[in-house]
Amino acid sequence: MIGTIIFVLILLITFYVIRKHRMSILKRNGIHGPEPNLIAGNIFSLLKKSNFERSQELIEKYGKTSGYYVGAKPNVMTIDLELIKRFQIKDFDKFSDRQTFGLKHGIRPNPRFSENVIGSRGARWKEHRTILNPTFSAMKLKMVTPIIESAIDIFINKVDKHSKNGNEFNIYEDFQLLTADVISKTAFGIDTNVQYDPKNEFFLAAKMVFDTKPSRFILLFTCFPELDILMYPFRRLLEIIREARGKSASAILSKLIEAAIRLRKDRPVKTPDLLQLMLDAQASDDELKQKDMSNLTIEMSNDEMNAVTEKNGTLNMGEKFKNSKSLTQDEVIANAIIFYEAGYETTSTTLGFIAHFLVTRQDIQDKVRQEVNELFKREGKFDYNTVNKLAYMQCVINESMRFYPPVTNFITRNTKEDYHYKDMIIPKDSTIRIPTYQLHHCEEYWPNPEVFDPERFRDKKNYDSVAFQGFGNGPRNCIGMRFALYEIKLALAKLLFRYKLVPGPSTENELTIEQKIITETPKYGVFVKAVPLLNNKIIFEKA
Ligand code: HEM
Repeated sequence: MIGTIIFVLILLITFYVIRKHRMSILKRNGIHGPEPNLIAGNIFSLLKKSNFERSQELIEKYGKTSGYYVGAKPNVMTIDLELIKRFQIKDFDKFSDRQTFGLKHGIRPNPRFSENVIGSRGARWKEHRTILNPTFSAMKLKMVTPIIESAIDIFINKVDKHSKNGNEFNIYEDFQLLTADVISKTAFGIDTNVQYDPKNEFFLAAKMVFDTKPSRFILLFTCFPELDILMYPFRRLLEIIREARGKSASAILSKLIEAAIRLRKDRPVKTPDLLQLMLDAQASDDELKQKDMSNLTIEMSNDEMNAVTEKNGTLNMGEKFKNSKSLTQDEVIANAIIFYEAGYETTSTTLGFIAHFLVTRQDIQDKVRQEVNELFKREGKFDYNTVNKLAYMQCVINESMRFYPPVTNFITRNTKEDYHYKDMIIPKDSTIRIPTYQLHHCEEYWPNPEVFDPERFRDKKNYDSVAFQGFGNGPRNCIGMRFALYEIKLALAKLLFRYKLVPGPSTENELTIEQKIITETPKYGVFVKAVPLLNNKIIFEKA
C-alpha cells in the first residue's frame, strides 16, 4: 500500500516538474503573457473571450509580441512587422507548416479529410500547392468566366426582384448564396441550385464549419498531446459518432464531391475546373526531385508573386511543376471540401462588408460606379481582363478588408526549430499567429485607422504591404486570392452598373460584428435597397 502511494507521489511530482518546465518555456525565452494553468494552459481564459477581445488584451498588456498556451502548446502572437516578414517570407522554410495541435489528424480526426493543402506539412504541402496553383492562374480564371457570370446573372435577377418590390433586403444573404453557387459550379462543375434553394444540404454544411465552436471536451485533448497515441482511438470514435449524426460538414460535403467524381467517370467530356485538374494530376517523382519548388517561392511576397503571375499568366512554380505528383482520391476529396468551405464564406463576407461601406458612404459608391461606367464605355464588357483595370475599386476592396478583415484568426505558422529574434527565442514546435484585426488597426502602420479611406491604398509607397494581411502573405498565402478578387470585382461591377444601393430602415451605420472562430461577419446582415439605374440597364442588356 505504502509502495503504491510512494509510486503515485513520484509520478505526480515528476508530472509537476516536467509540466512546470514546459509551461514556462515562453517566459524563459523572453516572451511574456498570462500565467498558464499547468493542465490546460490558457484554454479556459481564451474560451471566455472572443478572438478580438483576447488579442486586444494581450497587445495592451504585453506589447507587439506575446505568448500563451493552447493546452500544452506554446503560442506566440505578434504584430511586429519585422518578425512577420521573417516568418512569412524571408525564413519561410523554418515556418512552412500551419498551426498543429500535436494531435494525429488534427482536432477532427478523420484521416480521409486531414490531408489537404491547409493541413498538409513540409514536402507534401509543397506538392499540394504545386498541383493546385495552376488552377488559379489567369488563364484558368478566364476559362471559368462564363460559369461565374451565369451565377452572377442569377444574383442580379434576384436583386432585380428586390428592387421591383421596393423593399430593403439583406444583401449579405444573397452574396452567401452567390459565392456558394460560384464555388460549386467552378470547382466541381455541379449546379446545386443553391441561389434558389438556401436550404441546400451542402450549403448548410459549409455554413456549419464557420459557425461551430470546438467543444471544450475536444480542446482538452490538446492538453496532453503526448498521450495522443492512447487517446486517438477514442477521439476517432467520437468523430465517427459526429459523422453518423450528420454533424460533420466534411462528411456531408464529401458526398457532393464523390457524386461529382462519379459523374466525370461516366461523362468523358472534360471541364476546365479544379476537380478535373486534381483528377488529372499524374505522378512524376523525378520532376520534383530535380528541382525543389521552394527555391522558387521562398522570399516572394504577395506583390512579387502577383507580378510574376501577371507577367506569365500563371505562377512560375505552378507552371514549372504542375502535375509533378499525384493526389490520392481521398486527397482530391479533402482538397475539394476545403475549397468549398474556404471559397464561399470568406468571399461573401468580403462582399457584405464592401456593400456596407458603399451604402453608408454614397460618395465612395458614386466614385466606384463612375469608374465602372467609364470602363464599360471604353471596353464594352466586364471580364477578367477588363475588371482587373478597376484601380479605385481595388482600393475600396483593400480598405474594406483592412477595416473588417473577414479572416481574423487563421494566419498561423509552426516553428520547425528554435528561432532567435531580438532578445527572444521562439521555441521549436510552437505556433506563431497574426491577430489580423489588430494589425490592420495599428496606428503605427495605418494612420487614423478608424477612418475608412480607400485613398490610403492608391500608392504602394504609403504603406508597408506586410501590414495588410487580408489574404495572408508569402508562399503560404491564400491560394484563392485571385479567384476571390475576380469574383468580387465582377459581381460589384455588374451590380453597381445597374443599381444604386441606398440605405433602408434596417441599415446599420455602424455594423454589428459577430466574432467567429476564425472569421468575423456582419451579425445582423447588411440591409440595402436597390434603385435601378435605367440607362445603364438598357445599355447593358443590349451589349
Ligand atoms: C475574399 C476571400 C478570401 C479571403 C479573405 C481569404 C483569406 C485567407 C487567408 C487570410 C488565408 C491564410 C493565409 C496565410 O496564412 O498567409 C487563406 C488561406 C487559404 N485560402 Fe483563402 N481567402 C479567401 C478566398 C479563398 C478562396 C476563394 C479559396 C479557394 C477557392 C481559398 C482557399 C484558401 C486555401 C486553400 C488556403 C490555405 C493555403 C495553404 O495553406 O497553402 N480562399 N485565405
